[in-house]
Amino acid sequence: MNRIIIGDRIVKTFGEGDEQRNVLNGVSVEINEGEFVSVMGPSGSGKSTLMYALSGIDHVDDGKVLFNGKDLSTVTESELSDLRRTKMGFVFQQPTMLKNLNILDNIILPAMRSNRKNTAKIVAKARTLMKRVGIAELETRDITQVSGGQLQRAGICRALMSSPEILFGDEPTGALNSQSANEIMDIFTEINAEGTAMLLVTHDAKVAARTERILFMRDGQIVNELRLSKYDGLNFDQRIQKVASKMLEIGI
Ligand SMILES: Nc1ncnc2c1ncn2[C@@H]1O[C@H](COP(=O)(O)OP(=O)(O)OP(=O)(O)O)[C@@H](O)[C@H]1O
Repeated sequence: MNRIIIGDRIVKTFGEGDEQRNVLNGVSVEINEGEFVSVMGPSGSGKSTLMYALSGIDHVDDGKVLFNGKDLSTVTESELSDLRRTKMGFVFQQPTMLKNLNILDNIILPAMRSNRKNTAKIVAKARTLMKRVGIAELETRDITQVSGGQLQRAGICRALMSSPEILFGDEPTGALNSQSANEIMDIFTEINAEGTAMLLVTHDAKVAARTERILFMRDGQIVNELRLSKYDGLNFDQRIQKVASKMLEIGI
């Protein structure tokens, strides 16, 4: 199976002098094409920092990150931003959208910035995605006139406009009620089933239980990993139980 991302002994340090500390302590991790992976761990254990390092948002201080075989430390800023724009999608806890644009315009904005000539195609793609995630009727709404779950769906559409190879989610369901969170996870599961790899940072065992590999972090290291194959025949409650017992076992 092809690796999309290889993180090799990544070290990330913040602060200076006496205040300096390693937030990532030589983390090695591989993400395969089409894999559905989550990262769990206590607050401050380095989950988001790892996600930013693997996606090239942040530079690493030691070790390296390869994306499709390319060492991210050797590419220029503009190549890096092209890579992020075309191969990666990002969904955050609260989607950042522009207040003066409606939902559709917010979704198409990044695609329009890089390809103004294809407006009709871009709008058609956005509409297909909006229909798919259940917000087709909201395209002319202001971003303040939709619910948190609907706004997150719009954020997902925006992230999928470039048909990324991997979607990164930093607590993508963290601000949602459990029903909306479930619906967003249904959408992620479908997108993943169609081949997009997924790396989600989460505190929620129910979210992690939907993924197929869970990385557990503590103090800037991956201290354990749990595989939940769909072929194990476990039902959802049993999957959650497995995640919860693992958390208990490693004390996080
Ligand atoms: N830009 C930064 N400058 C200084 N310290 C930082 C910076 N970003 C993160 N940190 C510190 O690095 C540590 C790990 O942060 P990170 O956000 O990766 O943790 P996390 O596991 O995602 O936590 P949470 O679950 O609370 O979001 C924390 O102690 C945080 O304060």
